[in-house]
Amino acid sequence: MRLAIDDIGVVLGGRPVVSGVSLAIEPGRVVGLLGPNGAGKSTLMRALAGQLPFIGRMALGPQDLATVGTAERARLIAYLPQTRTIGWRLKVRDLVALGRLPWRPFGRPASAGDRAAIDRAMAMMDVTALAERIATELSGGEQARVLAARAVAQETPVLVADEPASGLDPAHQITMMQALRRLADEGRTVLVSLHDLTLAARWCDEIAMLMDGALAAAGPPETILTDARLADVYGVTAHRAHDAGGLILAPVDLVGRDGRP
Ligand SMILES: Nc1ncnc2c1ncn2[C@@H]1O[C@H](COP(=O)(O)OP(=O)(O)OP(=O)(O)O)[C@@H](O)[C@H]1O
Repeated sequence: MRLAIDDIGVVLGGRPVVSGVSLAIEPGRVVGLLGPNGAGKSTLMRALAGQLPFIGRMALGPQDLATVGTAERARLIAYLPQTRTIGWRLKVRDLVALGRLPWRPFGRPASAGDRAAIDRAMAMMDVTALAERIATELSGGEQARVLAARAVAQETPVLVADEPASGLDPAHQITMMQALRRLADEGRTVLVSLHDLTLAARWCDEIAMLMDGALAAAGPPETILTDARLADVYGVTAHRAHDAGGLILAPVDLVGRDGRP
């Protein structure tokens, strides 16, 4: 489903934290939400997930999200928050199974379809081997993957993931991006915030660059992640290379220290 974010504004603590952001994401696309700390990425995502009041309009296909109730929203949008807190001493499989709750009436046992979705989500996030472990006893990165599996198990048309790769080892960062890519290839709409420029450049179809709560630029990675923009938005210089998989971008210094760019 096409996600249309139109002229969105969010005020927090009396301050406009996001203002005038418009963005459209087509099904099948992975859009990377980038920008410095405090740019408003999480705020925009939380508004999208129905956790913050906003002005403007958000629509999923023909549906205005303002008119969608909590239960229906959970069947449309899965949201993976930046803060990875597991509150309950549940087994990993039982925690991932919570992702199926929007789809089944309270108290009804998991169906074969639910179990297949749970198995698939755990495999995609490489947590199958952890299924019987207590989730709160896992490492930080393992817990992050379990929470991501819960969001994937929700099988919503839209996935909103706030820094899902942070804290993951290199292999699991790639696993995570492959999973997002696969979900998009299946027709889902994916919005993912990232700080890793190479992951963003290689795995996202488009980059939306936020700065001070506003959209500074949006478009294909190659046109957005220019030296000038990285200097302007992040204040960094970056080493740039290409291979068959696309662009490789490694931040190397703060702008000015070596006289570049
Ligand atoms: N409850 C709040 N009250 C007031 N200001 C807030 C509140 N929550 C967040 N902010 C401010 O909103 C701005 C945007 O925060 P947000 O978490 O959306 O940034 P971000 O782009 O996700 O950053 P990061 O990369 O660090 O995760 C920040 O300046 C932050 O201080």
